[in-house]
Amino acid sequence: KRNKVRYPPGPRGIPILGNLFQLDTKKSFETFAKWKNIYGPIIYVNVAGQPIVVLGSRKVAIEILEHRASKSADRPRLIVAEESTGDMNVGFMHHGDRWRRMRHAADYALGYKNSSKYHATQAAESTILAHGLLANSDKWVSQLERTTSSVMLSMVYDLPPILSLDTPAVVFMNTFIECIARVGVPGAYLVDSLPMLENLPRWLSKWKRDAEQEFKKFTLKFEVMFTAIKDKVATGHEQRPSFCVSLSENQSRNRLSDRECAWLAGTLYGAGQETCHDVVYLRHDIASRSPATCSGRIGQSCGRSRLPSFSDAQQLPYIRAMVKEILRWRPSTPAGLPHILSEDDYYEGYFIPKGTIYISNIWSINHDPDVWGADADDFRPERHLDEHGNLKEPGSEAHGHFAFGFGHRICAGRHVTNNSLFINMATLLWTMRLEPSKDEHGNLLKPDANSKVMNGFVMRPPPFKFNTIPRFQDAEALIQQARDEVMVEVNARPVVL
Ligand code: HEM
Repeated sequence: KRNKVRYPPGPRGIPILGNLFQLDTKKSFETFAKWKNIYGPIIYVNVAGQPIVVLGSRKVAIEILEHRASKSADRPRLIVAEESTGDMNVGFMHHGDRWRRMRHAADYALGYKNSSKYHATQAAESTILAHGLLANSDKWVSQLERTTSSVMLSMVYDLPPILSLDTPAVVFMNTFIECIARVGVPGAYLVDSLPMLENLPRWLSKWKRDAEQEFKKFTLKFEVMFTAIKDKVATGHEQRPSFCVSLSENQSRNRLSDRECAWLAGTLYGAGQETCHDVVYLRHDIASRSPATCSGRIGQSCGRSRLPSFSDAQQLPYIRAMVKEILRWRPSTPAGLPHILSEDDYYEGYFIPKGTIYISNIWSINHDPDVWGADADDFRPERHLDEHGNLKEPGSEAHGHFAFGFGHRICAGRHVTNNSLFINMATLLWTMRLEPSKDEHGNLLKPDANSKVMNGFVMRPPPFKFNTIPRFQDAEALIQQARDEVMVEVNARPVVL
């Protein structure tokens, strides 16, 4: 008895299957948040023999995923996902040499300094978005989908803004995202739960034949897309900044093959497209509830004769605080991405066996009243500002939330995400007021801030209706003019894919 291993506390399970039936697979973060109130910030769960430890406070997540990153930075193996991507999806792959080389290349191209290279692309997209929403707020869902796809294609492949979701490049990339969403769900395939099935011959394993086909299809297209840019860089053709240009210029230094570069670019599109998309949904939810505060401040900074730009960022701490608060209040991946422990460990006297899956419950961490106070569940951008209205910003890495995850696997796109959200939000709020629609009795149809819809591991708010109203008399004409200027450039650059 004295030598009995002490695991972290957690709910009692049933023999063999453990806590399998107590987990809500769709909104696991809510179940984990409830359990945190009972068992504390570190919880042990057993799902049919697979140990899982849920990290529910900033302290434990940082101590385990950051201070002990060398042993907690691996990802659980998903066999079908591995086969479908040739083990080249940087977000899923083993924490080994290939991950290091790919991650280094991504960090360089998307780092704090280089993220400013995409400002022009992001500003052009925000103009098209604001113009579209002002003209037709009914179609906001598809407009936001178009924007997020377009900005990712421009950043990764230097494509001009995409005007329709039917553009072949978007349709193709979306098939990739669908594939990842299908194969990336733990337990979706029997072979992921029973790895011995991996050894069955190919003719008996449909999943294997399908995965091979997916891999071939995506590799072919990703390689064409990457080498088109690489060839231009090699022949000295003038290139606007893009992720693929950075990969081409630094390819030998990063020790990446053409195929690895091609897959890194493709998977980056996938990683960014889905998550960013969800935050822009939320932005409207919020903007519709606090328009006066935000728009007034933008008006003071930019006046009425020009659209906001990135150079206004220092004068717009409130908008930057809104970006932080959106990501804190409604993190788009509320249960993070799983890490796996690569050797036995002890934490505060608890034994954590090798092979344990770590889940950082970003939802609980971002809503922790011990950190954010009793109003942690409220949307309040002011919490990120000091008494002079300046952003509390101890360093570029301090986000004021944990929506981007932890340690070595922290989101590679965090800086470009912050920039995109800033310019989109500033441009929309400068141009228009967003107001909830009314029902047939004239009552306001306010969005339900507490309703959450899950799409795989990504959270989305349910769609809602709103109206857009120009914020001042000339706003409509000015955004039209700005959009026309962007379109001149768009029309001059053919979509080559
Ligand atoms: C609102 C937007 C976004 C959110 C909330 C978000 C959140 C996250 C989270 C929670 C992780 C997992 C971190 C961990 O394992 O602890 C992650 C990983 C990742 N994100 Fe993002 N992300 C966003 C946008 C983007 C964008 C725009 C890009 C690309 C430009 C991107 C690229 C990646 C990549 C490549 C990884 C995998 C990193 C690795 O495993 O080494 N993300 N993201």
